[in-house]
Amino acid sequence: MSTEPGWPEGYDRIVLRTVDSTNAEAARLAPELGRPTWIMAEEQQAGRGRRGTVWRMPAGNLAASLILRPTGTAGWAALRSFMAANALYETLALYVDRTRLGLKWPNDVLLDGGKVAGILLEAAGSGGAVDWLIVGVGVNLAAVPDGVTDAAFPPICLADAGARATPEDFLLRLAGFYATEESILEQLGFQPIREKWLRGAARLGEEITARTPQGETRGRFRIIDEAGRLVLETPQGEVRIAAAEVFF
Ligand SMILES: O=C(O)CCCC[C@@H]1SC[C@@H]2NC(=O)N[C@@H]21
Repeated sequence: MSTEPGWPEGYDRIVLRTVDSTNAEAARLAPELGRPTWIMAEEQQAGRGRRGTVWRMPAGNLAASLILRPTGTAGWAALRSFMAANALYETLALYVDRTRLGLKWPNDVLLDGGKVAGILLEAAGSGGAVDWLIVGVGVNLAAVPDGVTDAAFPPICLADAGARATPEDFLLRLAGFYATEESILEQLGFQPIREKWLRGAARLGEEITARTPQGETRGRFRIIDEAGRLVLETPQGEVRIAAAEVFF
């Protein structure tokens, strides 16, 4: 049990020197854990990104995964990506002015228009129920990873934006903000979380493009709905999108 001042009550923490992927380690440990647990590693050798990509982590960046046993449906569990994004936004706002931050649907955090943090949700369960959920977060704190060629949202790190944070300090604050999001979901549901996410959203009300394997949809980013879907106003009418890559 972690007793560090500021660490949220009811959450445990494991700090590893090195690991393949904190998400993979979280999946291995999940069956044994009785409480929500953050797993952080100083070095991650085979970090996983969304859509099967590799997540590179130079020394001094944060790699951490939270293991949860959420109640409810898989769709309800998946709302944690917005909660993690909100918690990342609040944590980053302790270091840089929040006007420099933006949330990109569904779960990237931008700083000065570049990607500073990513979220990878992985779950296991059967019959529509979720046994455990892993919320993996990677934050470029100290350095920009090599070899990332995302021209639309090039990686950026907090240090290059003029702010310093150690992974330990950042996680302490992130875990606190995340625990607050869980309390809000439990007591008030998704609505306040959605409103908060929308306050930080990049390009709300503007034209954006959502790319899926079926093609591209361009429209005005109106809102995210009660299930976290992206709502675009297009010349053909309103379109709700459950999964896509977004471009500005
Ligand atoms: O592609 C993305 O944007 C998501 C990146 C998520 C990376 C983090 S680092 C900690 C955790 N462990 C992993 O293997 N991936 C996530």
